[in-house]
Amino acid sequence: MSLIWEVVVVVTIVYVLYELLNIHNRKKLPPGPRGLPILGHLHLLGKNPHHDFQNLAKKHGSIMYMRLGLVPTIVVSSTDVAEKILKTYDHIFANKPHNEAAHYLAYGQKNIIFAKYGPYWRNMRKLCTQHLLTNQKINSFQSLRRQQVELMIKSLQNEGRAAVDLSERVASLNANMTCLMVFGKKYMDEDFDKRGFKAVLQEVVHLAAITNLGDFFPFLGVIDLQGLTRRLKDLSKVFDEFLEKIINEHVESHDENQSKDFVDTMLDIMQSGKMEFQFDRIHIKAVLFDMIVAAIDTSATSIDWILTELLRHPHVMKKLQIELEQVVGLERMVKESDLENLKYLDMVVKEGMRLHSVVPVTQREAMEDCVVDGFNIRKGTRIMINHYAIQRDPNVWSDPEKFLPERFIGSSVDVRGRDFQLLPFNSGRRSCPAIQLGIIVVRLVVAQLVHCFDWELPNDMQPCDLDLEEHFGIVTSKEKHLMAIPTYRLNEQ
Ligand code: HEM
Repeated sequence: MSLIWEVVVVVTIVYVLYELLNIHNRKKLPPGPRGLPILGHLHLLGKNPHHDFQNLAKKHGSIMYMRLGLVPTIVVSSTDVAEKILKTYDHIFANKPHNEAAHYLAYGQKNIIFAKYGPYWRNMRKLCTQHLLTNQKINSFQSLRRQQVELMIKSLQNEGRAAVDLSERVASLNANMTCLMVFGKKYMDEDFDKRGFKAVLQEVVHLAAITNLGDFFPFLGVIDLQGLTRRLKDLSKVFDEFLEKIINEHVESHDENQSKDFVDTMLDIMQSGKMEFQFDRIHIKAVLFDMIVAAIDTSATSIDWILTELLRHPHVMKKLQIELEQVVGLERMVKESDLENLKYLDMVVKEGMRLHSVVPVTQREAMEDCVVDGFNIRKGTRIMINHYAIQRDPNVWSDPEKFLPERFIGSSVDVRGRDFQLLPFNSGRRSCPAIQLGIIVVRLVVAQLVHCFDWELPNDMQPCDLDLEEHFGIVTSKEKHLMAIPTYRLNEQ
């Protein structure tokens, strides 16, 4: 019998046993679409699963049962149910599901993002919030951010009247700011394997985003039908060598008087031996993995979407420029200290993040049986919170598909995790520990680009022609890069 038939027979036997064992558990499940044997509902998901979940929820409800392969899944699409999962029962749903990619790339899910809920995750998260992402530490990198943003503005000024790839510029600015903060230096392509820094990072993001059959049929991970495990193992080796090299460089050039990047800070903690839990090189590397993966794409992609909406809505761009002229003036660039006075900017950023959550679906796993809205959720069930659907829910937002920053006038709704209708950083124990940093970077870069330049679309393109097609991944970015022509607008200094 060929391998493929052996697999089919094994899968069928497991499926039949699974269904028999689960009959009594289905009694009080939430409603959901009809599934297929074995595949469950996997066939209903296309290249943008957040859209598919949204459409299915319109028919089956805001708490919906699906089975993705062998994994029982609850899809949440309303503010009320999201609040129950992320606040009322946060202690039950604080686990992250098994993730094949993170297993190989992040030292057996030893990173914070994918760590199982428990003492290990708690210690690692505390390390992050108490030593790396404190307000004081974030402020200590303020001049670094200013220098890098100024360098980008200068390089755009030198472009003349040419269209620039704004997505690329913002991505590279954010990569530089993150590398300087985390490693103390920018990493160039030649610094990382023969493929180059950017290419390796892109592969990490790409492989982490591919639908891995091992996540839905756990025993298939071992067989590696898609060849992903091999690629993940190869990549993790390259990444590990890179991180080892960085740590070694830091150990060799340790200078007490130099300002401390994240690697220095973690090495100090490791060497002090003062941690109440085991903290060695593996843990440093796992945190570094998170810092790179979580920081580089999220902020840059949020900025990209917001700039796209501004170019699609020239009157909003103009209104923002007027605010910047009034608060900052045309004689100088924006400083971080200006940000709190830019109220319209705050609304523009919130509205951009509402329409384009860069993590449109977040995942949890039930650690115990639980009843939510009268429905049974069994231990081990995967929970998918569809922030995309919630942030466009017509029951909560008027004209939900429109980009209207003014909707936030007189509203206290914020993005920091208190308001369940708007959670670009998620909420609860597993919410983003870097909200403050993320918001500063997004506001600063958007404000600076809008303040320093007038922007025009190339090739007589009309604002309404700018496409909003998405590329779903661990971060959901624009399918096509944003191209625009800058004209410097500040008075010469
Ligand atoms: C605009 C920028 C950012 C956005 C929109 C964002 C969004 C998010 C979201 C939605 C989550 C929760 C994911 C989940 O529930 O599965 C998350 C978690 C996380 N983020 Fe961010 N993030 C941003 C910036 C950053 C930065 C700059 C860092 C680090 C320097 C960071 C580090 C993390 C970490 C470590 C977690 C995992 C938390 C845990 O599981 O306990 N993020 N982020």
